[in-house]
Amino acid sequence: MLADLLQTGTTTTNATLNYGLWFLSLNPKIQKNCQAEIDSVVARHLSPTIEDIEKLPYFQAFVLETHRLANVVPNPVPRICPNDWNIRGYTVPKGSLIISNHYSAHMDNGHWGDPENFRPERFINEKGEFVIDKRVCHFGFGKRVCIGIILSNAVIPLFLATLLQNFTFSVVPGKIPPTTEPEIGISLSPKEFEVKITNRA
Ligand code: HEM
Repeated sequence: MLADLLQTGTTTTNATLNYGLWFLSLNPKIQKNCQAEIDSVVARHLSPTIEDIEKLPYFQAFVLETHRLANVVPNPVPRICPNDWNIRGYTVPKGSLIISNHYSAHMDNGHWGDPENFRPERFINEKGEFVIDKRVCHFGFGKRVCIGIILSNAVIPLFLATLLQNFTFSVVPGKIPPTTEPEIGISLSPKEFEVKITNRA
């Protein structure tokens, strides 16, 4: 049980944090917006808290956009339908193998318009508030939804906000920017890449 938690929790969190740094280094304007927002809420000598994160709509949008485009778990474990099941006029017979497709929900052109672009603004409304779009289903849904949601929703924003408060991430001069091709495994992660880290002090 502990091994399961460690395995599922670390690979996904590690991949998401790596993708976060990857998107930041490729998108300097987005990074600047996040840093400006964090600086306006959190004093430089203090570490960000969960309460602070809730006051950072643009940064929260950046984190959700990271989850969407990272597609760390594109297709979770398949399930078997235990009974005949009727959904919106379709019958799914008992015994059918069901695989939910998070990737297609996250990359649906009809819904997002420009799914391949990294654009946190898609989760900001006209009042400047952060709005969750339930199409982003990186933790799955239903009875077998990820049990690490609360932990991840705390750790990932806190980790990235603390890094952004102190450092700026950029593509290493003279190096080819990191590829968008993921490393394929049980979950997806970016291929190994280098970033230049500059102290903001
Ligand atoms: C960015 C971070 C994470 C992502 C994207 C993620 C995603 C997912 C997804 C998609 C599922 C499958 C849901 C389904 O079958 O429909 C899942 C299940 C699971 N996750 Fe996570 N997860 C993350 C972090 C964590 C953490 C931090 C832990 C543990 C501390 C964890 C523990 C588990 C476990 C034990 C399951 C199996 C639940 C079950 O089958 O009942 N996950 N996760």
